[in-house]
Formats: sequence, structure tokens, C-alpha cells
Amino acid sequence: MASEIKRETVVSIKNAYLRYASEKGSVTALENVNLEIEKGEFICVLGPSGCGKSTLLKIIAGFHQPTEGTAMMGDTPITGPSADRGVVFQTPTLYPWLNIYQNVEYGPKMRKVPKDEREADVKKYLELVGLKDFAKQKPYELSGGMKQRASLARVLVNQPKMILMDEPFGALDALTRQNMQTLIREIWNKTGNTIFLITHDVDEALALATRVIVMSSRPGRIVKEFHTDFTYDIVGTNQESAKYTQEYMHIREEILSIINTQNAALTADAI
Ligand SMILES: Nc1ncnc2c1ncn2[C@@H]1O[C@H](COP(=O)(O)OP(=O)(O)OP(=O)(O)O)[C@@H](O)[C@H]1O
Repeated sequence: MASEIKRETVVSIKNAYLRYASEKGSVTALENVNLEIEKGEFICVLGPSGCGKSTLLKIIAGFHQPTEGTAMMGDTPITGPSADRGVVFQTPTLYPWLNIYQNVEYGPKMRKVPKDEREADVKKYLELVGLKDFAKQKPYELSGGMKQRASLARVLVNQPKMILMDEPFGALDALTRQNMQTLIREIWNKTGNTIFLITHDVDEALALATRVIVMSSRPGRIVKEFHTDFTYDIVGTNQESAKYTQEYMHIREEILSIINTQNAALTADAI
């Protein structure tokens, strides 16, 4: 008998709308979004600029509540931010007056985690992101990639149920970006964490995701989802070759074609 895979829904968004109040009236950023995120998924979100990707992430993070519809973590409505859902932004969020160790220690300290446990956790996650030798440095002494790794350790040390990343590698040079992709893939593979990552880069999405979500131009709706497994090939010995398969090329073309169609609709609206 085939063994059943136990699925666990971490986050579920149902019929969600988000309207922002602005000086010119109301802006509908999201329209009827439905999304179930299962434990261990690596979701990458793509879509035209301004289509509501960050808004969706902010709903999951608890920074915004849907104007209509629901956002739940397990059986509990998401009503505000929580250490269970750690957020990594494009610009690293580190306290400049604290060293890297103290920055990573900050969350557990606030949660009153006992000192010994805290110390072991901070060391573990600094090692995991490759910063154990930089614990005493201040953020200004680190490169952009290292700062982003420190931000990641700050989130990981809280052992969140989910990691939310808003274009986390967008400001990095190509080589550092690729190294960060390898790091986040390895961390995901090792910890089995659930990740929701926004990117503008189709290749980044395909190289990391187990599911790629493509959104329409504003108001943002989910127009298509692709279940992919190139990340497993890349994590194994195959490395880059996964990107040259026919299947990869085919999905890549399809995603780009959807985004281009959405961008064209956006431009036509603006004329
Ligand atoms: N606080 C706000 N008040 C009013 N409008 C907002 C607010 N935040 C976002 N918007 C609008 O909502 C829409 C969606 O914004 P959002 O930042 O979610 O898009 P995005 O897809 O993440 O964009 P990008 O890819 O350019 O980062 C945009 O039109 C934006 O101008």
C-alpha cells in the first residue's frame, strides 16, 4: 500500500481582498486571493511591479488584515506580527549599534529565552549562515550579502514556522545573489521550514521553489501556479544542468509570457 503523505496547512488565505485608503480614494491591491501553504513548501511569487506581492506577504506576516476574506495560521486568524512568521526584507534590518551576535540574540532575549539556551541558538544559527567568525563585528563592517545573512540568522534563531522574504537578494550583485540562493536552499533542505519568497527573477523562482505563484497586474490575483522540482535537482549533484532541461525552458517561457501579458495590460491601462 502506498504510504500517505501527511499534509499540514500552515497558512490559509481565503477570498482575500485588500483595499488601501489613499488621498485619491481606495486602491484595490488584492482581489479574491485564495492560497493554502503547506508545511515544507518553498513558494516563490512572481508578478508585475505593483501587483500586490508585498501586500500578500504583509497579510501573511500580520502587518495588514484583509479588507474582506480571511488569513489564518493553522486554526488561528492572523491579527498581527509574530515570531512564528519571520520576515526578511530587501534591505537588511539590523540594529547598527549592536554587533552581529547581539543582533541575532535580540529576539530570544526579548522572549526571555534562558542565557545558555540563547547562546547555543545564536552560535548555531551564526554558524549555519557562515558568520560565526563575524559575531563581534558591527553591521557597517559587513558586506551586503553578509548583512543579509545576519538578517536571516535573526529570523532563524526564533525558529519560525514560516519564513517570509520580500525580494531578499534584489540588492545584491549576481555572484552574491547566487551564493545566497544556495544558502537559503540548503537551509530549507536542512530545516524543512516553510518559505514564501517574492522575486522579480524567473530563474531565481525556478531555482528555489517547489511552487511558483504568478500574479496578475493590479488588482493582484493569482493567475497561475506551477509545481516544480528543479530545486531538488540543483541541491543534488546536477547543479546547473536542471536549468537546461526542456521542462525548465518550457515553464520559464510560460511564466514570462504570463507576466508580459499582464505588463501589457498595465501599460494599455496607463495610456
Ligand atoms: N500603504 C499603502 N497605501 C496606499 N497604496 C498602497 C500602499 N501600499 C501599497 N499600495 C499600492 O498597492 C499596490 C500593490 O503594492 P505592493 O507593494 O503590494 O506591490 P508589489 O507587487 O509588491 O510591487 P513591487 O514589485 O513594485 O515591489 C500598488 O499599486 C501600491 O501603490
